[in-house]
Amino acid sequence: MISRNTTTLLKRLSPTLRIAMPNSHLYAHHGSPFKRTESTQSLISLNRNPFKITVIGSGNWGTTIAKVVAENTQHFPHLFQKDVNMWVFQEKIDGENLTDIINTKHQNVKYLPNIDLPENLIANPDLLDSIKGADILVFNVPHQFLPKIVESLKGQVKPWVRAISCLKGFEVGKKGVQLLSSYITDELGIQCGALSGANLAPEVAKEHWSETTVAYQLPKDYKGEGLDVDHKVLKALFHRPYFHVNVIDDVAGISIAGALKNVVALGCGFVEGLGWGNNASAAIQRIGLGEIIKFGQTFFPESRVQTYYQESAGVADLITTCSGGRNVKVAKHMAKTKKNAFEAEKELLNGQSAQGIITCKEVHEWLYTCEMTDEFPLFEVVYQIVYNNFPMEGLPEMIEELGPIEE
Ligand SMILES: NC(=O)c1ccc[n+]([C@@H]2O[C@H](COP(=O)([O-])OP(=O)(O)OC[C@H]3O[C@@H](n4cnc5c(N)ncnc54)[C@H](O)[C@@H]3O)[C@@H](O)[C@H]2O)c1
Ligand SMILES: O=P(O)(O)OC[C@H](O)CO
Repeated sequence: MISRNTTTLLKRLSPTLRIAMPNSHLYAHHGSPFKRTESTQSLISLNRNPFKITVIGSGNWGTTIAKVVAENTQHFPHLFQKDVNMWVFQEKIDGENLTDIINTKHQNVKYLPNIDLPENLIANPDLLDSIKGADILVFNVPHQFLPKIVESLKGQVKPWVRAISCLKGFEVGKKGVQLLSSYITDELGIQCGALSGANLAPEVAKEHWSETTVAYQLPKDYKGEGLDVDHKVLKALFHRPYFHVNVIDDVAGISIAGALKNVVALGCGFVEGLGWGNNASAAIQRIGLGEIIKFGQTFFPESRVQTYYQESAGVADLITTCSGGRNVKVAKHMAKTKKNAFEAEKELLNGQSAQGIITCKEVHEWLYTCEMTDEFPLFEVVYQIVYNNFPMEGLPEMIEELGPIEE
C-alpha cells in the first residue's frame, strides 16, 4: 500500500527523476527529491543586517564549502550578504596568483579543478582583510595550519562573531586533547560549532547528493531568534539540494568521529595495499568504530554514542573515507611502494593533505601521556607503522596482542 503523500510525491518527482537521475546536477537546482524535512529558511526573518560570511581556507574542502555557502548567500539575500570572502593561502600557479585566477576564471585550478565557482565568491590573500565585517567565520584548512591562523586573528575578532569549524582533527597541547572548535573558542573568544559528515569534497563539488551534520550550541550571550546565529540560520547557510544538512548540538561527537576516521582509514589503506581485500578492510572499520566511540566516551563524555550511527558524521563518514578518501589512498600507496607517509602524500595529493598522518601522532601522544596506548590498539599500530616503520603485515597480531576493546 502506498500512502497518499507518497503518491503525490512520486507524481511530483517522476518527470524529474526520469530525466535527471543519471546526472544529479541537473535536478539539483529544481527542488530536491531527497528532502527530509520541510525547509525553514524562508520562515526566518532577521531583525538585523544580513550576516556577512568569510570562509578561511581554500583547499579541496575549503573551496567546496565556500561554493556551497556562496550559492546559499545568493539564494537567501534576506539572511546573508551576497558576497562571500574566501581567504586563500597565496601561491603562484604558472607565475599567476592563485587568488587572481580564482577571481577571474572562477575556478580553483589547483585544489578543486574543473569546478565552476559562483562569481560572488571572492578570493582574498589577506587574512585580516578577508574577515573585515564578517559575522560568521567558516574555518576550513588542514588542521596543522590552524594555530598560526588563529594566532594572526587574536584580538582581531569581535566577541559576537560566530564560527563553524569544518576541520577534521584535534589540537593536542598544554590543555591536553582539544576539539578544534573548542580551541577556536578558547583562543579567539567566539562561539564555534562544527560541520562534519560523509563528504568527499570532489563529489560534493560536483553536486552529487550527500548528507552532512552541523553541530552548534547556542552561546551564553545568544541574542535571540532573528538577531543571532542559530540552528535555522546554519541550516540555511549550508543546506543545498545536493548537500543535506542536519543540525544538532553534539559538537564533540561529530568532531571526534571526523578526526579519528582518518586514522582508521590509514589502517584500511594498509590492508588494502597489502592485497588482503574487503574482509580485512571491514575488520579495520569495525575495530576502528569501537575505538572511536571509546575515545569519545573516555575523553569527551559529553559526546553522544547515538551520534556515531544516527548522523552522517560517524559510521557513514567512516565508510566513505575508507572507500575513497585521500588517507586510504596514501596508505595504499605506502603499502605498494614502501614509501613513507610523507613521500606518499606528496606524490599523490598535489599539495593536499591526508590528515590521518598528523592525527595518529597526536592521538598517540595523548594516549601515551594517559598511559592508555594499549587500550586503543588500532590507533597505536597505525601510529607505529607511520612513524616507526612497524611492518604492516604485523597489524593483526599487534591488535590482538594489545588486547580486545573493553566493554
Ligand atoms: N577534502 C575533503 O574531501 C574533505 C572533506 C571533509 C573534510 N575535510 C577536512 O577539511 C579540512 C581542510 O581540508 P582541505 O581538503 O580543504 O585542504 P587540502 O587538503 O586541500 O589542503 C590544501 C590547502 O592547504 C593550504 N595550505 C598549504 N600550506 C599552508 C600554510 N602554510 N598555511 C595555511 N594554509 C596552507 C593550501 O593553500 C590549500 O588551501 C581538513 O581538516 C580535512 O580533513 C576534507
Ligand atoms: O579524503 P579524506 O580521507 O581526507 O576524507 C575526506 C572526508 O573527510 C570524507 O568525509
